[in-house]
Amino acid sequence: MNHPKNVRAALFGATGYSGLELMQLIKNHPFIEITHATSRKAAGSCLSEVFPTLERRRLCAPDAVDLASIDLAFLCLPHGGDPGCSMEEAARLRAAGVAVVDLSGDYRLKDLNAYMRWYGCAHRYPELVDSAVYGLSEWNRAAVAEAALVANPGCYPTCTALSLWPLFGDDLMRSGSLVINAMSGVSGAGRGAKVANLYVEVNESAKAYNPGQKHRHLPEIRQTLTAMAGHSLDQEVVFTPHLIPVNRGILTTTYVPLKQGVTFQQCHARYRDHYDAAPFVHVLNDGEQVCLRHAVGSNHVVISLHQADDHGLIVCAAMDNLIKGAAGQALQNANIMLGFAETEGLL
Ligand SMILES: NC(=O)C1=CN([C@@H]2O[C@H](COP(=O)(O)OP(=O)(O)OC[C@H]3O[C@@H](n4cnc5c(N)ncnc54)[C@H](OP(=O)(O)O)[C@@H]3O)[C@@H](O)[C@H]2O)C=CC1
Ligand SMILES: CC(=O)N[C@@H](CCC(=O)OP(=O)(O)O)C(=O)O
Repeated sequence: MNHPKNVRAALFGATGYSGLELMQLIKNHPFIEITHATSRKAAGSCLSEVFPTLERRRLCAPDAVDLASIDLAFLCLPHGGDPGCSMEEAARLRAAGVAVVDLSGDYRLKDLNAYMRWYGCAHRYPELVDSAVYGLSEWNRAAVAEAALVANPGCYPTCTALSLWPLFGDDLMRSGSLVINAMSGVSGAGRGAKVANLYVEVNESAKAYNPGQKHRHLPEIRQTLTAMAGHSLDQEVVFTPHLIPVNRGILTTTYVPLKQGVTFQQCHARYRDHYDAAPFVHVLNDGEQVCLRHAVGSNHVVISLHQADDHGLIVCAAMDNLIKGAAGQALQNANIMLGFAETEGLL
């Protein structure tokens, strides 16, 4: 999709964490203008009434967006089949010919039975799911450039998949378990606070949740790693997210079983080569350890590698869940769809 350099875009869900982040990023974008920003609850109010330091832009109801006047829509909405959620809104927008970047999980899983199992409802638009392009920008750039509907990846799957992708090229892994432990800041759960995400519950504490095989990002991680491998996975995936008392940021630590004779230096060189030209993925030097602070506030993923034992590697990766894990990658994908520099508005 190639456009003249003034793109009119609507942002659905402007009062949520990822919507707010995207509004801020696009303010610095030279060629994309947000002409409509939606909220159901705050329609008619100004954004500055919801977030006092923001502009006095008026929010509108989702059905008040003039679809004929926009080229692109960002959906920063909840997933699921309820009216106003991403599944329906994406279908309505595509029927009107509007290109869509959906930040929810509604168009990520190609297996509709898996969608039903993990998201708790039947998908009503199988043909749209079929045509949706999974927007892990670095990995799927060519397909994103041709897409009319991009399914922006989940935050944990983005960090996990980018931190493991280089290992698939050279057949470095042996069969066994990929053990992924992840930590997330509380903004990952969105603005609709559940009791478990209240300050008093989270502060000065940390906990694992949905451990092992129970988180809905597991099928998405498996789907992406399988596609990266080009065949069914030789490894089991064990995924345990943890909630930690920070506002934002994701840190994943993955144990990778290596084939006999594969050395740490070989893996490190492989990662360095693989991400040499990637503007948003960085591989630290041997001996350096990544931390959240390296990536939070940016669209970057920062990776450090560590020898686990004679048979395994530990891959650590840090990222901002609201930027590379949501709004930043959405803008990166929009740039690719529109033929702009991938980094526009993101550096
Ligand atoms: N937070 C994160 O780190 C990440 C989030 N995502 C995904 O991005 C999407 C948005 O997440 P996030 O910004 O955290 O969510 P929030 O809960 O912070 O915001 C959701 C937004 O959607 C609107 N909304 C809520 N419920 C409905 C509904 N039933 N119908 C229509 N609009 C609704 C809300 O405003 P109003 O109710 O006024 O309309 C609000 O603007 C979700 O699908 C999430 O899973 C993806 C990766 C990371
Ligand atoms: C800390 C926290 O609660 N994180 C969320 C991350 C979900 C997310 O934002 O991803 P989707 O886009 O796939 O919904 C969770 O574990 O459900």
